[in-house]
Amino acid sequence: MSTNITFHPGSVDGEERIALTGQRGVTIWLTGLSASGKSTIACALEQHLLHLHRFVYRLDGDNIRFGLNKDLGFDEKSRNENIRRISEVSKLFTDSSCITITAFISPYRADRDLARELHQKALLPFLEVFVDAPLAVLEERDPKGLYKKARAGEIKGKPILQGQTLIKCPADFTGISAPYEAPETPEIHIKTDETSVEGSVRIITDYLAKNGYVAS
Ligand SMILES: Nc1ncnc2c1ncn2[C@@H]1O[C@H](COP(=O)(O)OS(=O)(=O)O)[C@@H](OP(=O)(O)O)[C@H]1O
Ligand SMILES: Nc1ncnc2c1ncn2[C@@H]1O[C@H](COP(=O)(O)OP(=O)(O)O)[C@@H](O)[C@H]1O
Repeated sequence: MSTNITFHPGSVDGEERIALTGQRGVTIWLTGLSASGKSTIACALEQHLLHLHRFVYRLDGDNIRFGLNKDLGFDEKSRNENIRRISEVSKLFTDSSCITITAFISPYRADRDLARELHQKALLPFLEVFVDAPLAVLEERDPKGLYKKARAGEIKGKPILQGQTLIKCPADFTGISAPYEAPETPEIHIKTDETSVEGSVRIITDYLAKNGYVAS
């Protein structure tokens, strides 16, 4: 929408920033169904890397929806916009040399591809991590009782109105009544029904070390 705007480059380029800050930024994009373990792994990974004195920050779907994205719901367009904003925010964090861990369901492949593309265009590393477990396991975990609510029809989608009349209010809980498009070629695929939290942190940090992002 903005016109008459001009991009203003900084006086320090990407490589010089990395040399000066002593750290290369990377976005670690966790995607998966609710209760798959995104937040748990993100917290443990953040703690592990902070204790190694790395500059790290975590962006978590639930938390961001209390602030920056409090105007968004869970219909498809809102989820698209949610992920678009977080793609931009994570790009900025990573550009600042931060190890940026995002934990969003991010159910649509096209949205995650857009996040990757934004980073690639800015020459910033982006790692997609599929946090995966069978739906039956997730429903068993159900740490927030959301699957139970969804099965009971207590989670409603965006109301569709015709004038003042409610036409329908579709349920839209991911994995039950809203889609999740699993990653086809993620950099990392973790099956959390087979891997402990510590094991997941190790898998990610090994990948970071092998690819020259951080020392293990
Ligand atoms: N309808 C519906 N569908 C999915 N999730 C729901 C819904 N309503 C509320 N919640 C809670 O919101 C968290 C997901 O937010 P995200 O921003 O990650 O979602 S998305 O990427 O835009 O799809 C999600 O967090 P996680 O369980 O950590 O994934 C839920 O706590
Ligand atoms: N191997 C595992 N990895 C991650 N979480 C696990 C694992 N095993 C059990 N859990 C539990 O599953 C739940 C995952 O919830 P959460 O991390 O909030 O997932 P998400 O952010 O994907 O919704 C937590 O209660 C966590 O303790």
